[in-house]
Amino acid sequence: VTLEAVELHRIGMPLVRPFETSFGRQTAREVLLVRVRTAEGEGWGECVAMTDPFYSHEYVDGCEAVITSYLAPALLAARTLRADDVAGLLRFVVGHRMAKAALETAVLDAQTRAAGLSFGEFFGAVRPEVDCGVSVGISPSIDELLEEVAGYRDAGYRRIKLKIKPGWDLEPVAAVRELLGPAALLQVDANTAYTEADIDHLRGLDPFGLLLIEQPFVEEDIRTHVRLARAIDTPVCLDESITGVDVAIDAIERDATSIVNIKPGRVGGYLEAIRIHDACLERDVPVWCGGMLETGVGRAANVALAALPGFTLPGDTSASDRYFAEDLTESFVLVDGRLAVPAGPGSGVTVREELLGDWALRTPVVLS
Ligand SMILES: CSCC[C@@H](NC(=O)CCC(=O)O)C(=O)O
Ligand SMILES: [Mg+2]
Repeated sequence: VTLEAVELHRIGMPLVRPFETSFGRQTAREVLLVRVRTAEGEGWGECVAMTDPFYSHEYVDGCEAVITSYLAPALLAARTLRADDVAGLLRFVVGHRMAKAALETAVLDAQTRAAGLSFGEFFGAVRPEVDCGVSVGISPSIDELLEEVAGYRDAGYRRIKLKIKPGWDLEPVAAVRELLGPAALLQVDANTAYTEADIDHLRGLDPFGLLLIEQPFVEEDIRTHVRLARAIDTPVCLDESITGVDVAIDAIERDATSIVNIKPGRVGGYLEAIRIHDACLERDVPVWCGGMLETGVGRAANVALAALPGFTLPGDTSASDRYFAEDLTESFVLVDGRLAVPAGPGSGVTVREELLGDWALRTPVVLS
């Protein structure tokens, strides 16, 4: 495509209920969206960074700064480019994968729309819909947790994921396992809240037949995940640690992870996400698509990615109404615990421009 301008939009969307993790509690989602205007048409990319640098070192203001000062100028200088040129053009900036992913995705959206190709076709989707799981936050009480989980079970979600942290782990897991019965797919996510001293305690999860325990230790600590994997029966799954395909292969070969959570924004974009998928498929390592409370823009791309053959576990690709009363695009509605892969060109969804205005937290930044 031939780039003419890069627009940055900042919107705020209230959450239908608070979402609490081991690193904090949020009641709204602040979103940085990138629109590229090209000679061939426009494309959108959603930056998955959160308002605060608590899940990752990246955060919304930081992403906007690095896109404005370094990344967008580099792409505008290149002018004519394809999505698979973006990583190379941006390599002079170290890190900032979420910011880079938003730009690469916007270029990919414009490119595939112009080619009349859907993301599913471009990525190599092998199924028309994907099995969906749901992420459940830390609750004020076990009763409130069970009420929320029962609602998702009744909605048809095919897998429940519980956020855990020291002091909120064995008891909620036991209660939810009791509620759902022994056959239900159930997993936990610690978001790096534990340390090596907790390994014996985490063995207490083994009786509950969990699919996996996600990222109990900090991003850089592969060694302790290896020690945990040897000490417990529950499979270990990495999220924050997996920043690219080389790290994924290293973690797999060192037995730090036997299942991988792929989040396109965390790894620098959908092209790297596909490389991780391919590397995991070669090594018989199941993958699933993680979530970052995306609007329909990011959700559409995630659902297309989750339709690749190696995505054999339900992902955090929930319906729009899991987080939002109204979505920025067409709504994603759960049918029999599944979401349909959008079939239209590009991401296959359309940003509702009137909502961009209504929900704007800033006037858009236009770089050209
Ligand atoms: C604010 S929590 C964002 C990161 C978290 N994401 C989820 O729990 C799923 C969120 C979603 O359903 O999009 C994770 O560590 O996997
Ligand atoms: Mg996680």
